[in-house]
Amino acid sequence: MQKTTIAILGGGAWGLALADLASANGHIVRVWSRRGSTNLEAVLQDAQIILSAIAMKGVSDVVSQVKSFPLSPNTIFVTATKGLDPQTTCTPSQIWQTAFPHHPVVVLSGPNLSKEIQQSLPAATVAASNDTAAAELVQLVFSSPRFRVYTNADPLGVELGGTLKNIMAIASGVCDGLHLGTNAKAALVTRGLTEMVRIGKSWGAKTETFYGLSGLGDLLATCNSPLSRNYQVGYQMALGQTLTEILANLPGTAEGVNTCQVLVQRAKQHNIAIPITEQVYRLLEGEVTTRQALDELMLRDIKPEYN
Ligand SMILES: NC(=O)C1=CN([C@@H]2O[C@H](COP(=O)(O)OP(=O)(O)OC[C@H]3O[C@@H](n4cnc5c(N)ncnc54)[C@H](O)[C@@H]3O)[C@@H](O)[C@H]2O)C=CC1
Ligand SMILES: O=C(CO)COP(=O)(O)O
Repeated sequence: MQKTTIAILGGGAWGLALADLASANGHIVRVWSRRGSTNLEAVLQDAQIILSAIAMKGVSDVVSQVKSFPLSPNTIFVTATKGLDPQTTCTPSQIWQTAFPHHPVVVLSGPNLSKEIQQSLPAATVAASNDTAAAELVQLVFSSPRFRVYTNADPLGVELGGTLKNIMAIASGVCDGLHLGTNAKAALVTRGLTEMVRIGKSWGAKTETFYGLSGLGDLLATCNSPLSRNYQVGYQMALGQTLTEILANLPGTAEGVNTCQVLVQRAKQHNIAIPITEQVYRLLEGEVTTRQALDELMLRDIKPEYN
C-alpha cells in the first residue's frame, strides 16, 4: 500500500509498540510525547492519521493542544486509550469526535499486551468506526503477518470492551493472588462479561461486540496475564500491599483504577447493577479487604443466571 504519514501522540509502552508496527509496514511515523524533544506542531504537520495512545488523564489536555494547530480536513483520528473521563464519563473517542466533528474517528482496541507485541509475537485487534473507509485504512496501515486487524462498525462497543475489562483484570489479579482456583476465575470472568454487556447495552453499544476480540478477547488476555498492569494491581492487593504502594512501583498506567470510580457514578445515575465493579471500587477505596469483597460477591441474593 501507499506510504501513510502517521503522528503518534504518547510515547508510552503502547504508543511505541504501535509506532513500531506502522514503521515495520513502511509508513512514515512521528512520535510526540510530552516529555520528549519533538514539537507537537511539527509532528502533526501533513499527518494523514493522528493516533492517540495517551493515558486517559492526559487526553482532554492533548485534544486542546491539537485543536490549536491547522489540520488537513481529511485527517483521521485513531484512539487507543482505554479509559473514561472522570468529569463527563465520556469515552476517549467521544472526546476526540466532539473536538473534531468533521473528521473520522477510529477506535483501535483488542487483546494487545504491549510487551508481547514488542517481542513480535502474533496478535489480533479491532479498528472500529462509523466511517468504514477510515477503519479500513487503519486496518491496512497496521496489518501484518504478526498483527491481524479486523474492522468493526460499533466503535463504542469496541472502546467500552477494552475499558471495562480493566476492572475485571483487577478482580482477576485478586482472584489469583488469593489462590481461589480455576473455577473461581472462570466464574469471575464470565460474570464480568455479563456485567460489561449490561453496562455497554445501557450506553448504546451492541451486545455481540463484547463477545469479540475487544471484549472477551481482551478479558482473556488481561485476566490471565501478569503483564497486565491492572491484573498486577489486584494481585498485589491480594498480597497485602496498599494501592498507593502498588501504583508507586507500577511500570505504566493501570486505567482500571480511575475507570472504576467513573463507572460506579454512572451506574448509580442509570440504575445499573455492577456488583463486581462495586466490590473492586470498595477495595480500591480501602473500604473492604480482598476477602471481604469476595464474601460480598458470593453471598449476594441467589438469582437466575439471566434477568
Ligand atoms: N500497554 C499496553 O499493553 C496497552 C495500553 N493501552 C492503553 O493505552 C494507553 C496508554 O498506555 P501505556 O502506553 O501502556 O501507558 P504508559 O504509562 O506507558 O504511557 C502513557 C502515555 O501517556 C502520556 N501522558 C500521560 N498524561 C499525560 C498528559 N497529561 N499530557 C500528555 N501526555 C500524557 C505519557 O507521557 C505517556 O506517553 C492507556 O489508556 C492504556 O490502557 C491499550 C492497549 C495496550
Ligand atoms: O489493555 C491491555 C492489553 O490489551 C493492557 O492491559 P494493562 O493496561 O492492564 O496492562
